[in-house]
Amino acid sequence: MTKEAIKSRIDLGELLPLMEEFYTIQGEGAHTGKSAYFIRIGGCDVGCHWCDVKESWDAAIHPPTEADAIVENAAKYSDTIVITGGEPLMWDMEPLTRKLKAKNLQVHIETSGAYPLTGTWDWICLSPKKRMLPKKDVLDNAHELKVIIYNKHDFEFAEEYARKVNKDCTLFLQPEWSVREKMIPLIVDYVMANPKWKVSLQTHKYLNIP
Ligand SMILES: C[S@@+](CC[C@H](N)C(=O)[O-])C[C@H]1O[C@@H](n2cnc3c(N)ncnc32)[C@H](O)[C@@H]1O
Ligand SMILES: Nc1nc2[nH]cc(C(=O)O)c2c(=O)[nH]1
Ligand code: SF4
Ligand SMILES: [Mg+2]
Repeated sequence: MTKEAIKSRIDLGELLPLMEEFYTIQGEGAHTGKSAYFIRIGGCDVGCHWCDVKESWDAAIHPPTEADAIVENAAKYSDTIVITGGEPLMWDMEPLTRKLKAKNLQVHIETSGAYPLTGTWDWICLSPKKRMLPKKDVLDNAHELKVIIYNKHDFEFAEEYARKVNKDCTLFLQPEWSVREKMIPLIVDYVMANPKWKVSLQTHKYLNIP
């Protein structure tokens, strides 16, 4: 394929910059504890300084991979597929999710919501970021809001986005990993005082799994 052909097939979502795939346990949010196959798509320009997967940011270092091939492989592992990144909504998710749904798989996304919503999803986890705010489409369709708590101001940001998501959206506060010892007590107090929120932890890091 020529460079131009690759670029136009990436634009169509037929090829995606695949960083890694792994079968593990969903560590975070509403589906914590459920086995799932993770597909990590490269590329993100949101720039969270505490991002735990900065190797994902440069899409150019991740090989353009056929959506068909990603789906054929993923279907061998699990009925639940989590698409993450990087920021998966930088790419057209329609072909990948249509092919996953054709195999009767449950298809989940982890997203900052900073790009327009594409694809068909059974579960949308929105983790909004101050540096690039989420789009209305994602706010309207998110099943869970998962706000990362790095400092005290993040509680205000969380409340602002709790007002913006749809009324059925489950609300989670998750400590930023490097400051978890400082923030967990604040999150615990906050959730007891404001019971519409739930605690989410990155349980896979405690379990020493991917
Ligand atoms: C690596 S991101 C990829 C998906 C998408 N870009 C996003 O931010 O939602 C996956 C999840 O990990 C969270 N996350 C990333 N770094 C983290 C950290 N250091 N501590 C806690 N959560 C983190 C993100 O907020 C997001 O919910
Ligand atoms: N086990 C596990 N659960 C996760 N939930 C969201 C993750 C992500 O990086 O998107 C993640 C991850 O990287 N591993
Ligand atoms: S939006 Fe997600 S992948 Fe991008 S920098 Fe932030 S946490 Fe990392
Ligand atoms: Mg992760």
